[in-house]
Amino acid sequence: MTSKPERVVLIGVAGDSGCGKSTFLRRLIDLFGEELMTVICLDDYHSLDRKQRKETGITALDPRANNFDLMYEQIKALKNGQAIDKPIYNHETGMIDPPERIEPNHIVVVEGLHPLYDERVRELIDFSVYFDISDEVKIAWKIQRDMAERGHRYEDVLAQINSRKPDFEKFIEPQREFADVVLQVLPTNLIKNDTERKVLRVRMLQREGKDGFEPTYLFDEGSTIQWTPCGRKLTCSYPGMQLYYGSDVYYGRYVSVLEVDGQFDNLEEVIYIETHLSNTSTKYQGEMTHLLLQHREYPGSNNGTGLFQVLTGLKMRDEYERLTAKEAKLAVQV
Ligand SMILES: Nc1ncnc2c1ncn2[C@@H]1O[C@H](COP(=O)(O)OP(=O)(O)OP(=O)(O)O)[C@@H](O)[C@H]1O
Ligand SMILES: O=C(CO)[C@H](O)[C@H](O)COP(=O)(O)O
Repeated sequence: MTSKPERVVLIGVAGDSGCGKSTFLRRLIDLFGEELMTVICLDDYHSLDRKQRKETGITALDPRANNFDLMYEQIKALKNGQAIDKPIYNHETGMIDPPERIEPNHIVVVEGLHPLYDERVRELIDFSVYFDISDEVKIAWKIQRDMAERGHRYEDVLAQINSRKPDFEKFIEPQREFADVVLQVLPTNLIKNDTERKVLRVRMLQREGKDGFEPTYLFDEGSTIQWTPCGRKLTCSYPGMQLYYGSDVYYGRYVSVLEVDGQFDNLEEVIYIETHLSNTSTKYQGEMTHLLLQHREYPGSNNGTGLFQVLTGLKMRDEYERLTAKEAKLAVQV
């Protein structure tokens, strides 16, 4: 860490395992730099180790397997600029290791299964995102990773997903109600009965009315727009690309919705889309495209997942700058 933070900004990144949280965190590091940002993985607050969970039949998704009191106390302490001794959950052994000292940092990211579950923790978070990956896509991603990289069998991956489902629906999914941004990843509408899940429909739901958060819009704020950008300025091969912008009601609150269905053939051409978006929180025209191009190897860089992850990161940077500027102004006044 470089300097003692005047104001710790707390970012929440929520979602199931294998939903793209780590990829998103790498994109956040591009924006904030490693020095300014500390990531707390909430798996470290598992109160039951792997053996205890197996014996009791309680999954890691179940709140009973997690110590929310300690999570709250420690996150509150970090936000107040105090160091903590955070427990460590060891994914290799399945056991809880001796704690490690964590110093407060300018940006503290709390990521994992439950950042928005406990009301006390939720209240501390300044900006949050929930990764809402549809079952079809989740299965395709998990199978691709766990079979290719971890040597698991197809049936085992599927069985694992299905066994988590009841607790996922009970304890993880409901958190999306509280997120400032929800990134939904769905099968494409452009191919009938698509089973490959390579082409995706990605929606970014942005909460309306949050202090300081100005949702990004396409063409004309508040309107409803369906746009096919393929043509002279955007190369699209089959099955093409569709963009949508409009508003909706989500868990009883207004949200602005941006949607990209399809994939980019040529990532440099994303600049064409970027020039038609407003309130992107970029510092210069083309920054979004530049950030995407910087890591074209990250999964999803050629579709809406990458684009909206970058946009969400930019919104978090904006919130960080807004909150720290406010703090600096208050410090000058006293
Ligand atoms: N946008 C994407 N497009 C295609 N595949 C993706 C995308 N995001 C993630 N994946 C796939 O899912 C896997 C998991 O992604 P990632 O490690 O970012 O998720 P995670 O939520 O951090 O998972 P975990 O909690 O299990 O570590 C990746 O290795 C990749 O195979
Ligand atoms: O959903 C998870 C969060 O990453 C893990 O399944 C949970 O943390 C338990 O880990 P492990 O399977 O290594 O015991």
